Parts: sequence; C-alpha cells; structure tokens
Amino acid sequence: MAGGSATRPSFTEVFPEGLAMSADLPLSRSIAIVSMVTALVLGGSSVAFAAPRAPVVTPGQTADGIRQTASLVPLTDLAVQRILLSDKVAAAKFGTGRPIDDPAREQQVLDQVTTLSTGMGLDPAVGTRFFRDQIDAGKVVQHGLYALWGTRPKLRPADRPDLTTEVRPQLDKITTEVLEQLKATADIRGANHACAVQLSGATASAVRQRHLDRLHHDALNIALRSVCTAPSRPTNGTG
Ligand SMILES: O=C(O)C(=O)C[C@]1(C(=O)O)C=C[C@@H](O)C=C1
Repeated sequence: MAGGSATRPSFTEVFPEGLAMSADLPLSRSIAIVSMVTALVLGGSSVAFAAPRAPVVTPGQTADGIRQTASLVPLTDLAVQRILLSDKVAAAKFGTGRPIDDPAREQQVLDQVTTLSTGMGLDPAVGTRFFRDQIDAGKVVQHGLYALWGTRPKLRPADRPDLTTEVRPQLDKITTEVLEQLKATADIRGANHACAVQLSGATASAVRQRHLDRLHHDALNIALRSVCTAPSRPTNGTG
C-alpha cells in the first residue's frame, strides 16, 4: 500500500505505472515530467506542488475526508477470488467426463443466494443477477482452460482437487461475503459515470495485482458487468 503523505505526493502516487521515458514521449511532456520529479526530489517548490494542499483522497473516502463512501474494490476482489477458484473447478473436472455445465448445481447456488439475500435485507434479484454472471465467468474460465490443456498437455494440472468436498465449499464460502459487499455498495452501484470510473479502476488494479491473464481478465469483466447498470426490472418470479 503506498502511504502518501498529506503534504506531498509520493513518487508512486504521481507515477503509478513507474516512469517510462521512451523515445516517443513528446519533449514537452518529458520536460514536464523531469521538472515534477525534480520538485519531488528537492522538496516541492515548483508550481506543480505549490498549489493549496488538497487532502489526500483514498478509495472509499470523499474529499472532505469525513464521509466514507463504499468502495468497489472488495467486491471486485471477491469476484477475482471466485474466478481463480474456477481453475480448481476445471482441474477437478478435466478428463473425468464431467460436463462444465451443471444446471442442478447452478440452481443450488442461486437458491442459496436467494435465501441469504433475503436474510440480510438485500434484494434477491440483485444477488441472483450478480451470481448468474459469476457462474458465466466461471464457465468462461473452465472452457478456456479445457482448450488450453487440450492442446498443451504439459500445462495440465498435476493434482485433481475434489469438487464436492474441496472446491465447492470454497465457492460457497465466498457467497456470503459477496452478498454483503453488494449490500454495502448499493448506493454507489448504478448506471452512472462515477460507478463506471470506480469499477474500471478497481478492475485495472485487480488485474495488475493478481497478474490476471487475458482469459481471467475477460472473465472478470463478465463477472462485474452488472455492477454499474440500472437495477433489473422485477420479474414474476420466473427468473
Ligand atoms: O460447481 C461446479 O461444477 C462449477 O462448475 C461451478 C459453477 C459455479 O460457478 O458455481 C459453474 C458452472 C456450473 O454450471 C455450476 C457451477
């Protein structure tokens, strides 16, 4: 965690991706960067850092530093955890003849989501909508890994975890936490720009920190696709 001071931003706060000075960087931008770095190193007397000191705003905190708003980071991380467990699901099933799609198990997951959502005061439609996407994301990963392992036998998993006693309980364990985060983020989830910006930041940082490859990144986008959309219209109980 970059612990920036309230008076002067740290290097990583100014250049989160590091300082990549390439030949194609325009000269004016290079000069600007050099002067900003100089200001950082020498103690910050340049125009860039002489402006009135703004409070450091961290995710989940507003500029007044008092009112806390929810963050989409924990929800995103839980989606990543579930996606990474799909690797274990695939390893449990690959080569056993067991199909990737298991509608009975999906219904079990969605029933559990409905029960838990109702118990915690979350609209079950929100929970089930989100979990349908988690299931779709998991299936994308499984199909991707099956394809990979089919053509590259050396990449096949060495161990086969037990789906029923080992992997599914781990998936179930995450369910309550996901629903709690859906509830905690109710005010910031919606079809608006602020949500989209926060979600894209949370996704980008999860991809970076968890070193997600293209397959898992695509799956994460599927898993999170309902987060910044309008609530789905109530149905007549048919789904
Ligand atoms: O439990 C499984 O068998 C899985 O493949 C996991 C999962 C899920 O994401 O919960 C995904 C696809 C199946 O259709 C059922 C459930």
